[in-house]
Amino acid sequence: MTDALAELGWQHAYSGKVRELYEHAAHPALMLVIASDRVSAFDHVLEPGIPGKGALLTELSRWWFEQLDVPNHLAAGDDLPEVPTEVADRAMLVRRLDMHPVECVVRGYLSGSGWVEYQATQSVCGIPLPAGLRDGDRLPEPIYTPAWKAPMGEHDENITFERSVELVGAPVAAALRDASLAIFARASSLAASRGVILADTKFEFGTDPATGVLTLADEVLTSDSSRYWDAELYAAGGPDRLASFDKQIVRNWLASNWDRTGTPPTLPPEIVERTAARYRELLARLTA
Ligand SMILES: N#Cc1c(N)ncnc1-c1cnn(Cc2cccc(F)c2)c1
Repeated sequence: MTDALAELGWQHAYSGKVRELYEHAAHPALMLVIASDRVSAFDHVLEPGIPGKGALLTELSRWWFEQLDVPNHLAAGDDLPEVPTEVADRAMLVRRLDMHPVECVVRGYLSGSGWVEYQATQSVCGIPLPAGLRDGDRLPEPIYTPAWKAPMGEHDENITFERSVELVGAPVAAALRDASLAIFARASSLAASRGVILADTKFEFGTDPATGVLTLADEVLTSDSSRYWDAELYAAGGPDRLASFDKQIVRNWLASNWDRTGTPPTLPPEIVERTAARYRELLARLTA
């Protein structure tokens, strides 16, 4: 695949856990984001990949970009560089932005790093919360809990809004917060109408150097950048109420087959196929 990319002038620029970023010397204002079939859990990239995952999450990002009435980084126009057919269904051609070093996290429910911070401080990112909340509880209203984009391989660090002002300046910090909360409101409402809870998500924004417009970047509202729960399971309150729509099958299997030391075991074919089916189901339910 990389030969086909190189033959078309694409040069590898950056690797994330499950995605790659490419540049093109003849098109400096464009970049290519390619999603792999790799899946990560417990901070490990697992083997094997999940067939179709990259294409399904790319399709979900594209669909959300269409649903959201905000400027985004998808490239459009005539003189676009060719993308190899081998990766086209899991690739996004995007405009190069001046990226802001803030992960714009919005939480409608208390979970993950928010739950960890809440237990220690009864707050998240400096936002005080009611006492007595449990893991997975819905918050009184969605909260903006930014994180500082840590270098590759390190954990992002939850920061206060005031710290984000120091990082990007007051106007941009406020614009990032307002845009993130507005998009989350729209997306969580749409997901709820499909019986899916959008518990939390992470946006990335940049400023378009050609226009100065704040622009939604990266992937958007995928199950890699968001927590999606099944609304019926959540309402039932059982042990699966916080089951990640797509990764719970993998997490449950690892919990019973790995002691969390060393590298995780290879996923058996049945787990791989059931997980692939869950990615397909999530896309089908959200985009129905
Ligand atoms: N999106 C976007 C983007 C843009 N439109 N303009 C400039 N830079 C970026 C950009 C830089 N790092 N990332 C994260 C990232 C994404 C995908 C794969 C990776 F390996 C890493 C995104």
